[in-house]
Amino acid sequence: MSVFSVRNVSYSYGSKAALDDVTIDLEAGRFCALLGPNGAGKSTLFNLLTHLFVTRDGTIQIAGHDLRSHPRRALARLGVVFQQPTLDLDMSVARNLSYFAALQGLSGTHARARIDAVLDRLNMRERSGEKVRDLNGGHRRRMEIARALIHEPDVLLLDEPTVGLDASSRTAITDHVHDLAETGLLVFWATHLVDEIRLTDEVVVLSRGKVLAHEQAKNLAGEGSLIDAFLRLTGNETANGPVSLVDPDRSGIPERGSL
Ligand SMILES: Nc1ncnc2c1ncn2[C@@H]1O[C@H](COP(=O)(O)OP(=O)(O)OP(=O)(O)O)[C@@H](O)[C@H]1O
Repeated sequence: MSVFSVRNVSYSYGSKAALDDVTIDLEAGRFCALLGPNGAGKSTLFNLLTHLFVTRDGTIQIAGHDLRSHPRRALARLGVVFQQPTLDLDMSVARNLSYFAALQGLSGTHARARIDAVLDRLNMRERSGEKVRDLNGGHRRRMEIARALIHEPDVLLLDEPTVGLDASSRTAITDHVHDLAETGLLVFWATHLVDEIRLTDEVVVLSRGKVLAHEQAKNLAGEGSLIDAFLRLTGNETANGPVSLVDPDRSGIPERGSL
């Protein structure tokens, strides 16, 4: 059964269509990359999923809860890592997490147990007393992920979570989040960087507001590379930034430099 279901969703900014009849169903324990060039509609979709935007065209369900009719129940099953930082730089790691735990209705022993659990999961336990300001970019991102997991969601959304990170931090974050999917969480990861995707991941290719493909990366790549498949599908639209820079044995994608 789908833990995440987007059915026939459309959204327009005035006369400008940003999403056109988008349907995506995803099951628990998967890592699904939402891959699209700039302007594809990724942010619009995330704004709808997090209920910042509302549409009457189509339905969205999170863990079986309809987002329009039962937003609190649906959003309680969702963890979100936004592109923009959401942490208080002058508070410690632990204080930031306590604050977000309280916002989620957790307190006392339960909150402390959840904070320890999420810090352990992200290998951040020994940094719990440090101010966020003193953490490097990669550790701040891990903290954002820990924060999003505090209430044990079923679905973790990440909006281009590696923007601005160096190569080794990017690899560490993508590895951590792939590990999370193996524990039963559904991960939905928006990116325009093909090298963040493994051949065993699911991929949704979004372009100009439409879903052009939804299948396992291995099938999408076929005999060639994922980049070529992506460019073919999107009509040679270019994705920004470096692609395919990780170990080709891990991603199965040949090194191509920047598009
Ligand atoms: N506030 C707005 N008013 C009008 N058009 C908008 C607005 N926000 C986005 N759009 C348009 O909607 C389409 C989808 O934009 P969106 O930001 O969702 O894409 P994206 O895939 O997130 O791109 P990026 O990776 O550049 O953030 C684009 O054509 C964009 O120009």
